[in-house]
Amino acid sequence: MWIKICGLSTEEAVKEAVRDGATHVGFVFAKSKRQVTPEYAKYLAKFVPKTIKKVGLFVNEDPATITEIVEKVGLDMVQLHGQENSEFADNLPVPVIKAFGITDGKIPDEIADFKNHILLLDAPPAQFAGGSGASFDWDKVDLAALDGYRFFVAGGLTPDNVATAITIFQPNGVDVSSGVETDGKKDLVKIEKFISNSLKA
Ligand SMILES: O=C(O)c1ccccc1NCC(=O)[C@H](O)[C@H](O)COP(=O)(O)O
Repeated sequence: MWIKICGLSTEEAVKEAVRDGATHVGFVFAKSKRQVTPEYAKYLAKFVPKTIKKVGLFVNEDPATITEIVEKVGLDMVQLHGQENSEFADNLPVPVIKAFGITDGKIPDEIADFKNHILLLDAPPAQFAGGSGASFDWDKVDLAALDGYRFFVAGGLTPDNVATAITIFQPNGVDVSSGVETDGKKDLVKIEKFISNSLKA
C-alpha cells in the first residue's frame, strides 16, 4: 500500500512521515497556503531517504518550470492538479500522478489517456484545485471503471476513515493533506495515526 502525506512544509512533519512509514511525501509548488519554494523543498528533501518518493504538486504549470524544479529539488514524481492532458504528462521527465475530481461518482472517461500514469481520485476542484479536505461520494463510484489502473484515493481522508476507503476501493495508495492537520498545520499525531491505520487496514 502506498501512503502519501501531502502538503508537507516543515522539517518535523517530513521526519514524522518518514519515521512512520510513508511511501510518498508531497510538496506543493502551486499557489496555496501550503506552497513551498524550490529552495526550501530542496532542504526538506534532505530528510527523505531515497526509498521514499518525493512528489511535486503543480497546477497548469509551464513544463520547463516543472522540469527545472524536478531537477533542483530531486523530485521523483510530479502530481498534476490542473487541466493538463496526457501528452503534457507523457513529456515530463519523471512519472506522473494525475488528479481527477470525481463528481456524482463518475470516473471521467479521460482516465483512459492516462493508463500509463497513476491516477489520484479526489474531490472536484471548487475554491481550491486540491487539498480542500472535501470528499467525493464513495458509494456512487463504479469501481469496475478503475480495473487495470493504478490509483490513489484522496480527498477528505482522515485517520478515522482511511481504513473504510481502503476496504471500498482496494487502491494502490491513499493520500492525505487536510486530514492530518490541526488548525491548518500538519499534526504529528494525526500523521502517525493515518499511517498506522492505513497499514492495519
Ligand atoms: O494542498 C494544496 O494546497 C494544493 C494546492 C493545489 C493543488 C493541489 C493541492 N493539494 C492536493 C493534495 O494535497 C492532495 O493530494 C489531495 O487533494 C487531497 O487533499 P485533502 O483532501 O486535503 O486530503
